[in-house]
This record gives sequence, structure tokens and C-alpha cells, in this order.
Amino acid sequence: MTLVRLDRVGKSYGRGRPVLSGVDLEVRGGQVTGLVGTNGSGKSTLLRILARISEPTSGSVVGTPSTGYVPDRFPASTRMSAVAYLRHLGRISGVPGAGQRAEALLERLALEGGPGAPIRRLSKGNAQKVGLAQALLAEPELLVLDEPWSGLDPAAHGVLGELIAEARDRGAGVVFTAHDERVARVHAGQVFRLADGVLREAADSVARVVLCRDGDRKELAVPSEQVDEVLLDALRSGWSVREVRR
Ligand SMILES: Nc1ncnc2c1ncn2[C@@H]1O[C@H](COP(=O)(O)OP(=O)(O)OP(=O)(O)O)[C@@H](O)[C@H]1O
Repeated sequence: MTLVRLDRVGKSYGRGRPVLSGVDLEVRGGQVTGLVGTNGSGKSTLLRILARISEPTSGSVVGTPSTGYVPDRFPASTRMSAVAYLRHLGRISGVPGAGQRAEALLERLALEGGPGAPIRRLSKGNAQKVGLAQALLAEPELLVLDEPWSGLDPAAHGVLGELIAEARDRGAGVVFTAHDERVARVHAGQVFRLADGVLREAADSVARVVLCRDGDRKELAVPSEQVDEVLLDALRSGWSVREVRR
């Protein structure tokens, strides 16, 4: 089911060159979409339009799913504790059992200081965890995550991957941005690259490499320009190359 669709979406700030020009994107339930692109290519702009926080200058956005949005930097300014803040948000938006759910999410993400930690004193990565818990609290139909991995430690990386997969499995649509295309490939069923205001499928920029060693087999998604380097490292470590799919 299509949750939201961008039709020929354009966005300009002031009189400068448009940041987005003619972007088409369909987000379906049960689908994870990754967006990659260089700094300033317009990824956050596109996510804000998807989350209906910002309006496009041209084109249209069709669909109004319930949405959880995590900005690239969570504004952690309140004196409240993480759990009290989330419980409060849950109460005003009518989420049943918000307190318990918030506590469970914060514990799962291993918030430093626990669910009772005051938000204002949190580090960037820990504040990001509160932002994630907030977005997930009401189990929205659409989850929009702006660079959700930035600032997270490896354990939280793993939990975030699980949370994205769980959202997908309950039928939510997930759209995230990432700087590392390999990270995007691991978590998304489809990956698009934003460049010069245009969105294109990034599928052909990644190769699948299948390696074998002593009965073990592993399959890697490798950016095309790094294939030679990865193969060389693998051969040096005693792996044999079974297949390279470009
Ligand atoms: N509110 C704004 N007013 C004016 N220009 C803006 C505004 N927001 C973004 N821009 C400009 O739009 C362009 C795209 O910014 P955006 O934040 O969407 O890129 P991004 O791909 O998310 O970048 P990064 O990877 O660095 O987070 C940049 O040139 C930025 O300066």
C-alpha cells in the first residue's frame, strides 16, 4: 500500500539554485528506503517534505500517514527526564501505555543514566536515542529518520537496525538517510542517491561479492569503486572469490 508519494517535487530556498528538482518517490508500507548523497545534496530537505514539516515549492505530496520523524540533531533542551518527556508527549497525542513503551525503548537503546536521565544533560548520541524513542512511541505508519546512525555507539547501531526491521515487519514504511551507502544497503530494500536535485536508484553503484573459506560463505555489498580493494584484502586473508555481481 502506498503511504505517501512525491510527484515532481521541487524545493528552492530563496533565489538560489533549487535544492530539489522534479523528485518522484513512492513510499510503501513494509518497505525500507535509504537515501544517500553528499553534504548539502538535499537529503534533510527531502525528509522534511516527506514528514510534512516543510512544503515543496513545486510538485505535490500525496498521502497523510501518521508519521514519526527524527531530525538529524534532536533538540534536547528540556529539563524533564527522558521518560517523563515521552510520557507527556504520549499523553497529549493519546498514545495508550506511552510511559511503559517509552521506558522499554529507552532501556533497549541503553540510554546512558537510564530512562530517568534528564534530557538537557544528554550527549548527542543519547539525545538521538530519545528522538528515536519519540518517533517510535505511537508506532507510526511512516518512520522518517535523518541520519539516525550518526552519534550512536555500535550496540545502539544494532538495536536501531532491529527497530527498523520490526517497524517494516509490522507494515510501516521507513525512509532514512545515511552517509555510508553500505549501511544503507544493509537496512534498506531500496537505496536512492540524491545529486543535483535529482533522485536516482543507487543500485548499480554497489556490487555483491561472494567469498568462501573453509566451508564458510559470506556475501558482501561493496561500493563498486572499492571492489578491487575488498577482493585483495579477502584473498590475503585466505578467502576465495566465488562471485562478483556488479
Ligand atoms: N532553511 C534553509 N534555508 C536556506 N537554505 C537551506 C535551508 N535548509 C537547507 N538549506 C540549503 O539546502 C541545501 C541542502 O541542505 P540539506 O540539509 O537538505 O542537505 P543534506 O543532504 O541533508 O546535507 P547533510 O548531509 O550535510 O546533512 C544546502 O545547500 C543548505 O544550505
